[in-house]
Parts: sequence; structure tokens; C-alpha cells
Amino acid sequence: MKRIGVAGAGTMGIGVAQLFAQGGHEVVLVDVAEEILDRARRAIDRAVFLGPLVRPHAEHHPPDEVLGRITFTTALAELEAVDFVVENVTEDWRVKSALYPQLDQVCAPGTAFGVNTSAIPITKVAALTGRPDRVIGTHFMNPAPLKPTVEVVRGTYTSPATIEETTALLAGVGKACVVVGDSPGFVTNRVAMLTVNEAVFLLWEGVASAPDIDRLFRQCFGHAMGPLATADLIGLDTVLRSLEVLYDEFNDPKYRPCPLLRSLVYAGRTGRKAGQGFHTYEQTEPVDQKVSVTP
Ligand SMILES: NC(=O)c1ccc[n+]([C@@H]2O[C@H](COP(=O)([O-])OP(=O)(O)OC[C@H]3O[C@@H](n4cnc5c(N)ncnc54)[C@H](O)[C@@H]3O)[C@@H](O)[C@H]2O)c1
Repeated sequence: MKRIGVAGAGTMGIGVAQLFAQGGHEVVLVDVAEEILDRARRAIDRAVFLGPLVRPHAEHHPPDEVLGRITFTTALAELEAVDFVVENVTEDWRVKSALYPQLDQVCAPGTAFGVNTSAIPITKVAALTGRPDRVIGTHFMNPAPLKPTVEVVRGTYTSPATIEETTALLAGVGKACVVVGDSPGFVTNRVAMLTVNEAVFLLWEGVASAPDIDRLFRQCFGHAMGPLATADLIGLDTVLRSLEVLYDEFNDPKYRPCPLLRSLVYAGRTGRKAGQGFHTYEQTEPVDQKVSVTP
């Protein structure tokens, strides 16, 4: 079993840490504040406990056993001994570009870095390190423990050995992989972010209500969720940042974020994690916006 480092304990990091710990790996989960880690611990506990209700036929795991494999820490230096890092920090180039040189220093030269980003090119991230051959995109879908497939992104310098190691690691925790080339947004989010943004414009223009927009996608197209509910699940702050990355990388106005999306983010209505976005959600615990919305 490999020792897995997980950087970032937000929406994605929580699920990624749970996935690998359930798969028998030792996990080091790093974030910048103890209260974020406490919330992550409670979220993983709850998700593992409720697992049998969500997937009755899947293998069941005692929450204590899963949590016992995870070290929760604010010390990046604890990633020193891990074999593979999945990075899930905020979708903000300033945040990611500050982190990678530190990861490069802390981790052993052979440790591979899986970049879990919605839209940032993997080659751009790899250039921040002295190991571009060991940097690969691991674009997990949300929620990471439940979604069957990971979009794996080959950067310009990602080595065949790194691709093989990554797909084998993911197969070991039950994930299929689709390996794609490097492009802002990759395959999934180049398409999905446009759809979400256009749905927000439709709402903003008063063409239809949020429930009706989502209902059309579910009932006419057979999608499991509509685009606005999907945006709430992703986090509207992450959707906004992903559109900004696409807009900047392509210099193409088709990715300009709808002003309504910005307003909701400014108001702290970032979707499920805040209890409110395009739809309203029952809160499992109060969310401190100062903690959940990072700069
Ligand atoms: N939300 C989704 O559905 C989704 C899906 C696939 C990929 N992603 C990508 O995954 C990444 C994380 O997204 P998220 O939705 O979990 O975001 P989030 O805002 O919920 O969580 C990000 C976490 O990173 C932490 N962080 C910031 N700087 C850090 C640092 N230097 N060291 C350690 N932790 C740090 C923050 O405190 C926060 O807890 C983003 O790049 C996003 O684009 C998101």
C-alpha cells in the first residue's frame, strides 16, 4: 500500500482522503487551519457511517478504522514520507503556484504529484516543480468516493511510468481512468463549465426558474442532475474560478462568467457547502464563510 498525501481538505480533499483510506492506504491530509481539519474529520466520519445507506452492496468500512488511517495536519512537512500526493487546494493560481515549490522541497524526488484541478493546465503546474515528468492531472469527480471514473491528464512532460503508476493506484481504489491530453478544462470542464454558465445566464435573464432549468436536463435529457444543481455541488466559487481560468487561458469571451454567478459568490452563497446557492440545502453543521471561502 502506498502512503498518500492529500493537500487541501475542502469539498474534494475530504472525498479523496476518504477514498484512499477506505482502500487501505495510510493518508496524510493537510490544510491550513485546525478548524478546517476538524470539519473534514467530521465529514469523513459521517460519510463512512452513511456509506451503507448510499451503496448497500459495496464493502462497508467502520468509520474508526478509516479515520485511524488518516493523519490530519497543518504541517506540510508531514508529506515528507508519502509516495503520491493528490493536491486539491483552492482553484486559484496564486494558491497553487505558492504550494508546488514547497511540495517539491518537502517530498522525496520520486513522489508523484496528482493535480486535482478543474481547469488549470497540468503543464503549467508541472513547470513550478523540478519533476515535471512526475506531475499528472488527476481530475476526480465529486463526490470522489462515489464516482466511478477519473479524468487523468497527461502534461507535456508526464512520463509513461507516471501514467502507469497513477492509473494502477486509482484502479486499486476502484476507479476507471480516461487518459486525455492537456488543455485548460481538459475534456469534461471545457464543456461542462460552458453549460453551467449558460444555465446561469438563462436564470439571470429570467427565461426560466432554477428548478425548471434543472428539471429540463433531468427529465428531457435524462441527466442525473441539472446544471445549476451540479454547480451547487461543485461550489459556485470553484465554478467561478474555473471559468476565469478558461477565460484567461483561451482569451475567449465565451467563457466570461455570468454576473449572477459572481454576485452569489460575493454573497457567500457558494452552493451546498454554504447551504445555499441556486437551491437551498439542509445544513448538517453551520458553515463559517471565513473558513470555507478562501482567497
Ligand atoms: N468541487 C468540485 O466539484 C471539484 C471537482 C474536481 C476538481 N476540483 C478541483 O479541486 C480543487 C479543490 O476544490 P474544492 O472544491 O475542494 O475547493 P474548496 O474551496 O472546497 O477547498 C480547498 C481547500 O484548500 C485549502 N487550501 C488552500 N491553500 C492551501 C495550502 N497552501 N495548503 C493546504 N490546503 C490549502 C483550503 O483551506 C480549502 O480547505 C480545485 O482545484 C478544484 O478546481 C473541484
